[in-house]
Amino acid sequence: MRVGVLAVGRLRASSERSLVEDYLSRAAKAGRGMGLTGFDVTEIDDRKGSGRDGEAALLLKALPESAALVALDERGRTLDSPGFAGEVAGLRDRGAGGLFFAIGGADGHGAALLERADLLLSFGAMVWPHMLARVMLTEQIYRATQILAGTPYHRV
Ligand SMILES: C[S@@+](CC[C@H](N)C(=O)[O-])C[C@H]1O[C@@H](n2cnc3c(N)ncnc32)[C@H](O)[C@@H]1O
Repeated sequence: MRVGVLAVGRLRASSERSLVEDYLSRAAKAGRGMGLTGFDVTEIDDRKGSGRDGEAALLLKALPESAALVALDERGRTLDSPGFAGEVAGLRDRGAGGLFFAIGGADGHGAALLERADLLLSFGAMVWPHMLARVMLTEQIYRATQILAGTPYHRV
């Protein structure tokens, strides 16, 4: 099952980008043995500046039709890390056509994206900048691979 991140905005060379690349390459290595592939980021740049509805249309265009979609939104559901890993494994085991995570822009997600989403996932009630949300998400994806592999990375 392909795992991917769809994100509004470009992350220029920065410490955040290095962290995202590092977590995704470590997740890709771990994912090989457990039926998880991809671990890539597709960046969406709404050049027409049509706001969150325009961004939602571009995010949905990049989403494979049969893939499960998790939209990151502070108003969503909170999960602990083993619970998150369980969701990933459950989708893989049910043969989902991919698992994609969508990170919105400055105004959050448009209605069409929220309606298509299978899950709204929150990292707490506080709002984080999109680049930190990207770092936190990719760390949790990497952590999920470690929980599923039974390594000591996730200690609790
Ligand atoms: C700067 S935030 C935009 C917040 C926007 N005001 C809203 O109402 O959604 C950019 C993106 O980062 C992600 N994000 C920020 N804080 C988050 C949180 N606590 N939980 C989950 N995702 C978050 C979301 O995908 C959000 O669309």
